[in-house]
Amino acid sequence: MTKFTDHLWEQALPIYEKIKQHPFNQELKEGTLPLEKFKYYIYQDSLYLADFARALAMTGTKAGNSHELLDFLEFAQNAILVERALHLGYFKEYEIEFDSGKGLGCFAYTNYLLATSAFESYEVSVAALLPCFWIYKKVGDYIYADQTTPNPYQNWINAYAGEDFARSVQKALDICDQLAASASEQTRNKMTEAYIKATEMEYLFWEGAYRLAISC
Ligand SMILES: Cc1ncc(CN)c(N)n1
Repeated sequence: MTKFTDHLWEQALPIYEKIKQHPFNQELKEGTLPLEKFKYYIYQDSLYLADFARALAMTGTKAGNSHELLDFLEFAQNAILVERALHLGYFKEYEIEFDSGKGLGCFAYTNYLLATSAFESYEVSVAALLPCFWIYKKVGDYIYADQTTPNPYQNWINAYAGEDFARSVQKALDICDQLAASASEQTRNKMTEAYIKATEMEYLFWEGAYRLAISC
């Protein structure tokens, strides 16, 4: 039987293809991404992860059982302890010292996730958060499989193509499928909309980093 997440994947596939082909990810794969762009991305991502963790924890409070509450609290903890540890290594190694605050791509995405987790149902919040897991896993695997080595961005690639991250992604997918199985058609439509919107925001985040900020 086709899973709900298969349907989500199909719906947002054209955006994923654009994400894969985006010069940020192509150059990261080749190891030719200018360091300044990677540094700016890492700075923006550190701001993103702080709010992503809040959105995860807030979504967890809506879970219908304590297993899923714990899953979301663990996701939030990983965003802060594991993903930000990766960032802190880069902050030190590359002496990242931006203080410009969130660019528009990061601002729009974090505000979308925070607003959704605050005001939407558990089902819709989970669908909105799913691309943060799944798209990164797919991009990580894609780059890992075809990367130029040695690659200066190897730690980043290994983190998102790694098994620990894969386990979290699978958990998030399973929760989303379970919720969709007992949701109304109207809720499933809202879940699809949220998943597509968040995938678009993933694209914009890379675009903003590559352009060193989208501004007016
Ligand atoms: C923008 C963004 N989206 C997703 C991830 C992976 N949690 C991330 N680090 N940054």
